[in-house]
Amino acid sequence: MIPDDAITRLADAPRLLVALDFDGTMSTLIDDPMQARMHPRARVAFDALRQAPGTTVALVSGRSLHDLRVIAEHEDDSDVLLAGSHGAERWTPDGASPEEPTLQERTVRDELRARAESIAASVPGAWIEPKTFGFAVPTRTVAPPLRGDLHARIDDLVATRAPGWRRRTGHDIVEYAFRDIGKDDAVAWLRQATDASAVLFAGDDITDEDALRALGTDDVGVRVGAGETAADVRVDDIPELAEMLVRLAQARGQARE
Ligand SMILES: O=P(O)(O)OC[C@H]1O[C@H](O[C@H]2O[C@H](CO)[C@@H](O)[C@H](O)[C@H]2O)[C@H](O)[C@@H](O)[C@@H]1O
Repeated sequence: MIPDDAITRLADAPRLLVALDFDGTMSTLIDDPMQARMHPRARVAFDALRQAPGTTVALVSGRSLHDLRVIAEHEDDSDVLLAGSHGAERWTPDGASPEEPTLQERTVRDELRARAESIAASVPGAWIEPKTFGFAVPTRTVAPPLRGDLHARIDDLVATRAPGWRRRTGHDIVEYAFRDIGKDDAVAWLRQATDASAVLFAGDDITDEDALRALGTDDVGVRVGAGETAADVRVDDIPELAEMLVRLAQARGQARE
């Protein structure tokens, strides 16, 4: 159910930020992360919001900024703001502001990643996804009975060699990172950068809950799919979210006629 009062409230905001998670929110989850692209209906809604008056659209993702730009087909002249690596890497039309890992951080990251890769090599279907500030262990291609042991071995590796790294879980994935920044930080930055008077944030996974919990009374949080959530609106799937976003784009146009 898509509540009309949420649409009306956001339609009247002087400056609206629409901040959207990517995987599972704008794009269907698939086995090969770099093949992910926006769902066609999500793309229509996304483009409609970009045209809506007084509205800024942003993507907020756990992906590295580089990978996010590839899968979102984000061009250099885009008006869409990006927060990659949960907000540690940022892009605005004025330029990117990637926070580079230090030489020491890169050395530790590369050593742990190589060790994780040799563990993954012994498990059919397992692989390690490189990330700017660490790495992830996706398991969609690993048989369920093998996943527990794989995660336990890599948990042990990280706990021993880099106990300060942050561990996050998501849909069929565990991520380890040496930057402790969350999507709440990303949305706070975007809110300030766009001087937004209201925010719509939509996401489907545990890391999105950081942003959803941090929203204010003038904002609207949307959870896509099942799971415990701090969002005030839940939609079943990406097409239902897309329908809501199209209605919002239309309502913002009408509010300014
Ligand atoms: O914050 P997000 O944009 O939702 O990114 C979270 C993770 O997304 C990707 O993994 C998820 O999507 C994959 C492709 O559909 C899927 O194979 C995987 O099971 C999902 O967890 C990405 O690969 C991760 O790096 C992101 O952290």
